[in-house]
Amino acid sequence: MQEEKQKTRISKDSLRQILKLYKYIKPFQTTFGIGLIFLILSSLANLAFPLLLGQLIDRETEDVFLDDIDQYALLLLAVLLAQAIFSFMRVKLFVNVTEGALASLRQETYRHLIQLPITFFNQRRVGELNSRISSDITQLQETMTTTLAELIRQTIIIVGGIGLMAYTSWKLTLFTLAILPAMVVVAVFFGRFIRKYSKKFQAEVAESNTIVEESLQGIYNVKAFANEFLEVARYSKKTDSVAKTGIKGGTYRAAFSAFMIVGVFGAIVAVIWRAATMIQEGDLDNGSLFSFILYCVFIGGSMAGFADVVARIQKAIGATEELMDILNEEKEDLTPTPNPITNFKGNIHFDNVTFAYPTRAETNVIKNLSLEIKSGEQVALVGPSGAGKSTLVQLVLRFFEPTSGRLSFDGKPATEYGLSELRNQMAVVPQDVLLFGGSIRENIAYGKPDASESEIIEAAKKANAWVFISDFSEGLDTIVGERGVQLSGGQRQRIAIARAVLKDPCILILDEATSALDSESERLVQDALDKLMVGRTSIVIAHRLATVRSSDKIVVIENGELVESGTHTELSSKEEGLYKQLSSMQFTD
Ligand SMILES: Nc1ncnc2c1ncn2[C@@H]1O[C@H](COP(=O)(O)OP(=O)(O)OP(=O)(O)O)[C@@H](O)[C@H]1O
Repeated sequence: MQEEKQKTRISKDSLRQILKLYKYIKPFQTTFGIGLIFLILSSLANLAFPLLLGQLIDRETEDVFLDDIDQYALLLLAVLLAQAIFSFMRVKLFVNVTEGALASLRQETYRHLIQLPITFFNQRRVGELNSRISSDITQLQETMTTTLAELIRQTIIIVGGIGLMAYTSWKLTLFTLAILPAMVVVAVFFGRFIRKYSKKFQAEVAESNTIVEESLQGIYNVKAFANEFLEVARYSKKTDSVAKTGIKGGTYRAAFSAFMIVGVFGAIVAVIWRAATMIQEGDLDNGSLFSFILYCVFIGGSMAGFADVVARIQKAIGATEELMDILNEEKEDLTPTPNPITNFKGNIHFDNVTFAYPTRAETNVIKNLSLEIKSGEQVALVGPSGAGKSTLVQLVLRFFEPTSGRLSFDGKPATEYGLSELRNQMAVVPQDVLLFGGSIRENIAYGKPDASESEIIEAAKKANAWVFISDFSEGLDTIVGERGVQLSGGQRQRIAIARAVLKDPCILILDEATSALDSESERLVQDALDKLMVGRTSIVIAHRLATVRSSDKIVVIENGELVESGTHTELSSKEEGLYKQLSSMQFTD
């Protein structure tokens, strides 16, 4: 049902989508225009051949404009040469336009993608998005450099060819055209089928790429669970299905080509039969027939190729639609506000906040929660797994907006601040630190891209990271490996702390690592964190209650609700309290 609906609406929509691509070609429209002229010229030169050859043969009988065989040969050679030059120029100019246009399309897609809200990324897989930027754009590249030119060239040859055929003999042309429409109907019918398969094929290829990407990204998990062969089986199943779809689509394309061949050659046989009759009756001469047959071959060839061109363009439309899906997604509003934040204190106030993730709108994950975190206060969030601690932090970062209730900073509603400006006042030290593939220096400077060498070293020292960095022979220039694999968990954590030190935020969000570090490493990390928290509003998602005893306030969350809050001493004295229960469980473990 869904599919049918998409199909009927697709032509209008897809045209509109393709037109949106014009925006990227616009800056190069002069080059594109000149390229088009060369394309038209080379196609016209192509069409001149049959005409000249026909005249060469009929030189004796017809009134032709040259009377010497050698002159005709020279003229044909000149046309050939001109065609070669036109083709060269056309390809060169089209490639220039395409590369320029695609670079800006790539940039805009990425720029848009990275500004989309977290909700979007919760719903899409990274592999799929990656494939949008790589394979869909490559698809467009082929279309814009060759397919589009082919389409125009073949259209000129078909239309111009028919015109010249009519000039040679309109009677024979009418006869030929009588056979054509039947072929066109079948061609359109087939074209639809091919399109369906190419879209399905593309989607399946993207899914199979996702398997490779996800399993390689999570290679530790794959190996630790000894699931190599499970992944192989998963990938094989998907690629087998890709092959099946490809083969099915290929069969349709093959059938299409076969049909076109029978159609075209059948038509030529019929035309020759008709022409022979006309020659017998004195209605046609040999040279004209020669030109006519050549036009038929040209047009037939173009028509046969036309199906393939149309199929390729349909593929490109599929790719464009997928890309436009991303470009049509609404971005986060990252434009700076007219009143930049000054003198931010870092007071946070949740006022009766209720929240459900957009992907699971029916389940409230935070329920009527009110919480006041004062500037400079250290607050620990504790509670059972799935209680909503990370969700609260994501609300503070404004990755999501409350469904109802209000979040405010320094007494002003969160929505009145610019998103980037607000987030610039915060730093996060996550549980699972993800480093970028570059050097330690780049990774620390991520907190402040314009930081000087001495600021970076200072931050590393404060984060207790300088101890191990200075031990590496390359120092700050040590490459951390993709996603930081060449560093230990504790080292990665300290680099993340150095990043936060450099950013010097007002609000600090710490997601305590659950993975146990060895005690020396843990001491260094904890010590760095303790220093970092001084003088800032800090929210710690605490998994080990031992680390939060000294917090100004411990907030206990259960099932999305705030059930208790107070200092360690206060909460420990509540015999029936959840905190008391949780801590007795941890300490008897
Ligand atoms: N992106 C999401 N979309 C939909 N539901 C989510 C999403 N993230 C978390 N949830 C759900 O929200 C609830 C709260 O999750 P949250 O991650 O905030 O808990 P938590 O207290 O931080 O747990 P943990 O201590 O295990 O990290 C859970 O039931 C979880 O399944």
